[in-house]
This record gives sequence, structure tokens and C-alpha cells, in this order.
Amino acid sequence: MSTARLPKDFLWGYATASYQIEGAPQEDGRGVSIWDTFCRIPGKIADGTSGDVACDSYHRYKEDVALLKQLGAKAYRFSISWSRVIPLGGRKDPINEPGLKYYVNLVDELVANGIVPMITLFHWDLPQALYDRYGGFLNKEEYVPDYVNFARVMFGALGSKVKYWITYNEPWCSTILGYSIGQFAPGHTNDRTKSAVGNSAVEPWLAGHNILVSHGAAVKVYREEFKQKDGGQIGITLNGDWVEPWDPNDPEDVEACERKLEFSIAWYADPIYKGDYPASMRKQLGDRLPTFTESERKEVQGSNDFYGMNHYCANYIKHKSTPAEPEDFAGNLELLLQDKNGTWIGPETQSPWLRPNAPGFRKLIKWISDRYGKPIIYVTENGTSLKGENDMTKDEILQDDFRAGYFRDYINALAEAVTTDGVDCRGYMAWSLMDNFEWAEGYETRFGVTFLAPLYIECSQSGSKEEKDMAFKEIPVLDLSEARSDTTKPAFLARLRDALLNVGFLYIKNTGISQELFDEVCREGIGFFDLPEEEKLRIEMKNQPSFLGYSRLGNEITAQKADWREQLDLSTPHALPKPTDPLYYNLLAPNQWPNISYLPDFQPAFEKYMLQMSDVSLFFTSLIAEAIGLPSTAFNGFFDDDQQHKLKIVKYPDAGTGVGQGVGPHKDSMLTSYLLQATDHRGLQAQNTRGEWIDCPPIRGTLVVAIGQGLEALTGGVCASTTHRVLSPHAGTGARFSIPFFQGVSYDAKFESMDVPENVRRLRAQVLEGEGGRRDDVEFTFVKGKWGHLGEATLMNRVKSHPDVAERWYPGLLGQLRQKDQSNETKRSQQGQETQVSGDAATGSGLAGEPNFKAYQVVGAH
Ligand SMILES: O=C(O)CCC(=O)C(=O)O
Ligand SMILES: [Fe+2]
Repeated sequence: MSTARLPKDFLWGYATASYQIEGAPQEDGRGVSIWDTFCRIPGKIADGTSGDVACDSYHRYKEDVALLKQLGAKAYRFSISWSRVIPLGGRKDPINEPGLKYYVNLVDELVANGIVPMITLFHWDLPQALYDRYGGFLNKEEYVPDYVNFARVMFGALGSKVKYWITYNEPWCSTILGYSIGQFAPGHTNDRTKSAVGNSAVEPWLAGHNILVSHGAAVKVYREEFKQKDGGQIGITLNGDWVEPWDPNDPEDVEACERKLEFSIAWYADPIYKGDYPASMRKQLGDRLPTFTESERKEVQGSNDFYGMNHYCANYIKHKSTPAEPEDFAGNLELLLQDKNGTWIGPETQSPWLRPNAPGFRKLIKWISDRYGKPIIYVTENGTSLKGENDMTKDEILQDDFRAGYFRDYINALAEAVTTDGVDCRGYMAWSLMDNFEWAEGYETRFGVTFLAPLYIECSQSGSKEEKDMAFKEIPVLDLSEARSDTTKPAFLARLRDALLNVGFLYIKNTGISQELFDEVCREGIGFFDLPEEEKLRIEMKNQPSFLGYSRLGNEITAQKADWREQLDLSTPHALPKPTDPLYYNLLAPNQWPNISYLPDFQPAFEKYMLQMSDVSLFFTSLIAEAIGLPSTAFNGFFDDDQQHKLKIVKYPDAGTGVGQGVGPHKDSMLTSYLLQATDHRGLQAQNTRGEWIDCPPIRGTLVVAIGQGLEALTGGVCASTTHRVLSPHAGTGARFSIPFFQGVSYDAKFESMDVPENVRRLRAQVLEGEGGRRDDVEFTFVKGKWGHLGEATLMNRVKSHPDVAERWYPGLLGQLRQKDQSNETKRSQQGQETQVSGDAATGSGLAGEPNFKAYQVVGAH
């Protein structure tokens, strides 16, 4: 038996990482991380799972702590989900107090149970917003201060209780697996079969450099602002496996071994302990490997209070005789599991890369200790998976001899290193406290010392988890005032982009329109419906060819049913067209106003409101352009100087007075619409990709923005247009009123899809993939070539929507439509299909800034 001993106060414990255990990706305001996104891309995770549920530690952290206690742990190493604490990640972005509180609670629970917390600030789950905003690691100027800010927030919140801080976990993995091979988020690689983006020859080295610089900067902050009062230590955790030459008699293999350690470990550790990258790396990579500025070097060198060592296994190394490929990241050598004689480096496990070799641990920790002047070392991860464990019975799994043997051998090796080799190792965290989400290997690979009943399976059996969590559950509220200040605008744009890509429906507050004006148009609008019937009929829509005016109750049809609402259509002021103008100019005309003797303030209030809303809508579309990476002026070409915008004042009588729907399911047509809900009724709902209807209750002072099909078409599908409907108010609750404003588009415009930047397109594609493709693809009326001008399309759709107007003013167009409809009808009945169309957008024949584009089908059926 070995006489090797570890010190009495040795810090024994277990390690985990936020994304691997927490679950609750959308709870309490957590922002999206690059791993949330990556897991949604089909094929990236072996079993198609994600960390959405994982060990449910967000809810069950107390059980985790109880487990640690039961296991006799002295310490617990866990990591912080950056986007839980700062959902958008950046230094100017808000802190999410409930997210921060989770970690405060966890630390309190640990401390109360006598367990020492060890925090990893970053364990791979970068906030998606930072990746979207500026490319994450690749942008030193932005990334470093954002990381430092995050670190400072955590030091400030927890520094009095936490004495062990780790800036980064395994930056080699974040950079090589994330930016060279593309196996980890964000999946960058040269391999275009795996990713549309990436430059494996350059990006990993740049990302690594910026990580080092940010590590140094965060350590500086800790030392200057916290260390003295908090008395803690800070360091970085680097991974590395031991290496043995494939042919011990070949000096080139022996030399390649050293190079391998330098490319994987010294890449990060040399700058920290020696002030620069290893010569072998500089030699191979040239100036693809960045250089430290003097001030960077000063901050990075000497920045470790301790060395965090993650270690799992060993490899055989065979040198290559050919020049290094530009993508090479290992030092121009082969990594093998068998040596020259076919001897395996260790027994097989579930992880293809992991074959245990305990003596290698002792050799490697000594190599680190010697190279870096005997630093204090904490082993921050060590552990193994087990071949086929996931297919075993629970009893077989619990009889965990293989893993127990691994730990015994490895800890003995460590004890030898400490006792015999003079290594100053003061702690050991086993990986892992419990089975968890093993990154690209999903849940098939188990590393836990505790068996985890597979929660995620329960979840996927009860429905598709992927869909459940991607589909929006609530409608975001954006503060438009944030878009007016340079400091808050970037965060606003990030949130807007998120809403555009994922939801297509949002509230805006602080719109710039005064509450008095909102109140006034609501009051005047509601008053309109009390006018005598003959006064309303005097200004009926069918009086004129412009489709402006009053529509009676039940006159409109959406999704083949009458909408139980009456309404007045108004527009911004326009003169009548000239006889030589194209027919679609008929849509431009003066309003039909109710008589001034009934409602003296009505016209001025609505004219003022439409004028102000024109500005709001143009401002908002400029923000949309910016949010998806276009110039703010990108949509300007689609607006006339005196652009016509439309507005409706709508009354939905309560269900006691009639039948059916307020407005059937539909998508709006143009670019954006802005709904002012004038009474307190619920009833407006938006549909998510799972078909669930999500309430959009009235919120005082806000407008609900619906993205139209026009915007979806213009942006090549990047901006989602969302189906919505209005339920009739419950019997006895009185009428609901609302005032939607529809931003217009130039009738002379010809629609073509714009060039939305590739990265934004890709994000949208990821959303769609995550949702299992699109349920309701819109057959865009806007598609190139279908219509000469948008005006022709719009007019045709108005004809469809309002057959009573069309009969009087556009009998020719109506005839064409009816004929077309008849022939569709015949085709359908010949094919034995039902005439019923399901879901409004399935046909997408609509263009009106109004929901009744289904009227066309119904007219045909009559
Ligand atoms: O009444 C509402 O709140 C929504 C109306 C609507 O969706 C529409 O008219 O397009
Ligand atoms: Fe609508």
C-alpha cells in the first residue's frame, strides 16, 4: 500500500457547471446563451437533447447541497450562468436580480451546510446577445469590458462569502471546440458542412487571446477592489491530458509530446506564468497567434493565485512529417489511443476521447508544477464516464466499480505527486456531483457519482421539449425610450431582434405619444359607435371606391366566419387621384368623417393621432432595420413622402349580443401595425409555433406591435409575422374597443426581398429549425413577379375583403376573383378536398391592412 498522503485540510469536493445542471432556461428573466442556441441546431447534440431541464438544479439546488453533505464534500465548484445574471450580457445591460439571487441562495445554502463554495465565472455559456451583438470572444474591445463587468458584479454580490474564484473553465474547449472544430457552441469551423461561419486558422487563437486578456483584467479588478477585504483567491482552470510518445524511441515523437502539451496547456498557462506564448506555437502559427501588448502582458502575467487543473486521460502522440495545416491546433501531430505496438492507453469508456491512465495524472501535474514554479494547484475536475452506462439497469449503474476504481487510482497518483514530487496541490473536485447534460454527448454519457433519474426523458415523453421551450409564452414589452438614448439603444436593439426572430408580436411603452392623446382617441373612438345608425351609414365604405369608411357589424369575414365587429376605416389625409393615375391610386382619398355636430373633437383627435403614429411607425421600422443588421434607412424606399397610413376604430360587441369570433385568426399584411386597446378586456391573442394562444392583455400606455407579412417578405422571412385573433368579450362584460394603426407602404413600390445579413438569416433559420420548421408558411402576396406594383396587390385584396364595395366600384376585378375562385373550387371538389382552409395564414392571400383576407374564399363559395 502506498504511503502517500494528502494534507489534512485538503479541499475535497465535487464540480458541476451551470448549463449542465440548472435547466430553467427561460425562468425569472434568464437570457439566452450560445448553448441554448447551439442545442437547437439539429445534429449538434448526440441525442438531440439540451440543458433545458438537466438536473433541474435551478429549482432543486437545496437537494444538490443536501447530496453534497451526504457525500461528505468539503467544497462545491459550480459555475454562473452569465445570461441568468445579465440576460443581455453587456456592461450597459441590466442585471437580472432574480437570477443573481439564485446564486446568492445557493451560496448561502452551501455556507449554512459548511460547504466551501468555489465559483467558476465562465463555463462556456456565453450570453447569446453578446455573440449576436459583436461576435463574443472575437471582439476584444467589447468583450473584455463586458466580461470584467460581469466578474465585478459577481465579486460584489458574493465576494464576502466566496473565497475561490475561477475566471474561466477550460478555454481550450471554448476556443478549439467552439471556433476550430465547431463541435461546441457557437460552432464556428472551416468545415462548411458543419457551419456557414468560421475560420479555424485564425479565430481560435484570437478568441484565446481575448479570453486571456479578459482573465487578466478580471483578476486585476478582483485584486484591486475585492481581495483585500474579501481575502479570496483567483485563478483560471485549464484542461490538459497526459501524453506518451507513440514510439518512445523516436525523438520526434518525444518532442511532439512536449509540443502537444504546449499547444493545449502552455498556450494559456505560459502567458499567465511566463508572460508570452510558447515558442513552439509562435513558430508554427506565426502572426495568426496574436501578440500581447505591454499592458496586456502586465495584466496577464502573474494573474493566477492558483492553477485550476482539469484532467481526465492520456493519449499517444505521433509526430507528423508534413508541414502543419493552417487548421492544425495540436502542434502538427497525431493523437492516438494505441501506441506502436497496439497497446491501448487505457480502458474504453463511453467518451471516445477518454481512456483512463492514472500514472499520466501524476506525470502531468508534475510537469505543470515544474514548468510554472510550483504553483498552488487545485484539481478542479477529474472523473470518467463508463462504457454503456446509459443502457444498464439502475442497479447495475449503482454498482459503480469502474468509476470507483478510476477515482482510487487517480487520487493515489495525485497523492504520490504531492508526497513524492513536491507538487503543491490543495484540493480535488470530482467531476461530477451527478449525471448531467454532457454537452455534445447529451445525456447518453454519464459522469456523475450520483445517478440521475433522467428528468429530461420524462419531459420529452410528455411532448416535444424542443418545441415547448422555443415557442414563446409571453409577449415581450419593449421600452421605446431606450431606443432614443445611445447608451441604452444597443440593448434595446438586441431585445427587439430577439422579439422579431422569435415572437413577431410585442408591446412598446414610452412610445412618445402622450397618455392624453391615447385617452382622447379612445374616448372619441368609442363615442363614434353611439352615433345614430343613419349617420354611420351615411359614411359607409361602399359609398366610395377608396375603401375608407364605416363597415357594419358582421360585414367582414376572417377564416370563413363573420367577424363580430363593426368599424370605421380612416387614413392619413390624401386628395382624390387624377383621372390619369393608375387604378390603385383610388385607395388614396379623403376620409369620410362623421358630422362635426355630433363629434366636434373627433376629426382633429384622429388626424393628430395618425400624424404622430406615422412618425412612431417610421421610427420603429428604422429600428427594426437596425435590429436585423440593416442600415436604419433600409426601408425608406418603400415609403412615399406623404405615405398613406391606415387606422381602424373597432367595436367588438360582447358575446351575448351575437355569435362567434371578434376577429378570426389572421396575420396583418403590411410592415407593422400598432394596436391601441381602448378598454380593459382581454381577448387579443397571438399564436405561438405550438399552436397555443398567448394572451396580450391591455397594458395602459402601450401599443401592441404586430409584424406584418410585408415585413416578413421584405426581410426574406427573417422577421416573423405572427397569427393573432380577438375573442369576443364574454357575455355581460360590455363591448371591447380597439384602435389599430396600420403603417402603409408605397403603392408604387415593387417588392423584392432585401439583403439581410447572413448571420441574422442564420439565427432565424436556427429558430425555425428549433421549432421543427414552420407550421404555416405564408404564400406571400409580395413575392417578386406576382404583381407589377404593390398597389395592384393591395387593391385586389381590398376587393376580396369588401365585396360590397367591389360590386359597386370594381365589378371587373371582382369578376376575375370570383372566376378564379370558382375554378379553384372545381379543382378542389374534383380532388375531393374540403373547401375549408385551416388556419388563416395557410393561404396567405391577404394583403389588406385588415384581417379579413379570407373573405375571398368565402365569396367564392357563396
Ligand atoms: O382589435 C385588436 O386588438 C386587433 C385587431 C386586429 O388584429 C386587426 O384589425 O388586424
Ligand atoms: Fe390584426
